[in-house]
Amino acid sequence: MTLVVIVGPPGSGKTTIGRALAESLGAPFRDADADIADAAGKPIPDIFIDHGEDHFRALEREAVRRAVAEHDGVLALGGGAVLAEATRKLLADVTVVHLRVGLAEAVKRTELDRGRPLLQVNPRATLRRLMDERMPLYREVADIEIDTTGRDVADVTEEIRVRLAVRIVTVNDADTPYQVLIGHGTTDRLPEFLGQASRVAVLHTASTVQLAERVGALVPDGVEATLMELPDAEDGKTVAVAEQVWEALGAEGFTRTDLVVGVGGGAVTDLAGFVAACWLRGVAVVHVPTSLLGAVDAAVGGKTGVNTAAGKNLVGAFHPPRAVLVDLDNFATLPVRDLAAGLAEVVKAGFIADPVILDLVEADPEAALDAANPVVGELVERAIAVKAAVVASDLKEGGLRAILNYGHTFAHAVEKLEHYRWRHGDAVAVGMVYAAHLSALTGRVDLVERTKAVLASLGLPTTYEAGRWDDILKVMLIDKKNVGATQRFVLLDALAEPVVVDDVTAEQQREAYERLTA
Ligand SMILES: NC(=O)c1ccc[n+]([C@@H]2O[C@H](COP(=O)([O-])OP(=O)(O)OC[C@H]3O[C@@H](n4cnc5c(N)ncnc54)[C@H](O)[C@@H]3O)[C@@H](O)[C@H]2O)c1
Ligand SMILES: O=C(O)C(=O)C[C@@H](O)[C@H](O)[C@H](O)COP(=O)(O)O
Repeated sequence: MTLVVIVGPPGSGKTTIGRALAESLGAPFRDADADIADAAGKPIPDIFIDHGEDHFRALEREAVRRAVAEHDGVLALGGGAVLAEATRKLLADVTVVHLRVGLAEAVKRTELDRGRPLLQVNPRATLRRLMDERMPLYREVADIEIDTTGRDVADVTEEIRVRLAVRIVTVNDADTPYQVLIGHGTTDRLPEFLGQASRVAVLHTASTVQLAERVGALVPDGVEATLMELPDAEDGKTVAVAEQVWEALGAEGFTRTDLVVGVGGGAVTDLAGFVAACWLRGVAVVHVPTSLLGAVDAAVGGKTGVNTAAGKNLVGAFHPPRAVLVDLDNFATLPVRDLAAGLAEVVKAGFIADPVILDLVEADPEAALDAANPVVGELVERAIAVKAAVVASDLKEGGLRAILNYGHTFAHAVEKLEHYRWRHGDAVAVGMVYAAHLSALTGRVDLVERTKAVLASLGLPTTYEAGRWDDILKVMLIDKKNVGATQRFVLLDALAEPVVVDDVTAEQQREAYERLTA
């Protein structure tokens, strides 16, 4: 257990909810106000009467300092503790939950409590003033904000538990390592990653506009958020769209310290990353992936780019994000076909590095296709861990990173031939079956049936149209992994043992295609 600090105005339920949270986490509870009263040997109203508020605040600063240093569990602070700058600084490195409450309910909850010295006279007006004054300070220190109005203790406690369960994968692939936060409600963590931005451009599509509006509302006063809607899916991944966004950034006076935020699937985060990589030769980008595929793959690792007439992702830049906020709640509206497409990249991570992923999907494919099922969180975390480990050692694809392209040589050809109307994950599924055939045909491992079975269990395609070999080969000949005229393929020597090979013959390539179409 690590320390969780609860802050909020009078009547927000800090002590009651703090106690319930501690109990549900099996952790000790501590109340800074109780510490102060114990140390002074008198109740808090008496400290106010005998010595005044300034004296109380000095005792409070010391009590909070001591509790933060000593306590391992849940700690509730008095409503005014955040007034002290020293306390706010102390809380910067601690998980802080801010409990909000509406004014009317706060008045009702506090009216019978005589232990609140500041609320003895005209409690409604006083509460309103305290709430207005302190709200920015609560927000400054909080990692999680929860509205308690009209809710019971059990309900609020459960939400805090879920939102505390954020898993963090650190990606060491840039000059500045960055974090991928995975959990429920991680979108709300955006304010931690604004840096010195005074302008934030929130790029999204029609499917993610509501979330983009929420993201825009998260920025504090003094920071201006502008929403920019992109065409959906691959239609948004073009130089023309990137240029429109650059024009808009120019019109907004977007400077080097400002921030681009990509709120959407992989197409949005690829475009947002590319726009950010080029604007003023590089401004920060934070990704809020809303598709499973975006979360486990596109948003992590720093590859950004657009499609051109020459092919898929052939123009782009390596531009690692400042942070990635994977909010599992954001998948709730994702159509199941898109969830399945994301699972194709998860399954890829299983074949190249983490076979537990395959075991989990094979054990219960329906659970994997249910965004609300906890197994999705585990699959997401495992797939991201695979990607993070690979890109940490080879950001610019000098060697090892090519393994993340397993199945993609054929997949990118399919996407181009299908004019980008296929889902990327569907193409990757077919591409993995092709790669499995090639692995078997070149005397390596034969995982063809397992590959087909696990993909089919998720409703993903495992075959492709016959009679298109010449077109496919033409596209595969300009794959990014090729070295001059030498084609390179990612194959498997064994499960979780990927290898990059450059001696696959033309006959083997064609035969794998014939088997795929059979
Ligand atoms: N940069 C990388 O390393 C990397 C890795 C993998 C994939 N990619 C790229 O990512 C793209 C594929 O990503 P994708 O599968 O997310 O496709 P996508 O971005 O096109 O999203 C798929 C569909 O889901 C919709 N959508 C997204 N989130 C939604 C939500 N929460 N609710 C409802 N609808 C939602 C989108 O509007 C779209 O119609 C491809 O362009 C691929 O090349 C990049
Ligand atoms: O991050 C990588 O590296 C990958 O290869 C991940 C792929 O799953 C992803 O589809 C990526 O967009 C492909 O990159 P590309 O360089 O082949 O366009």
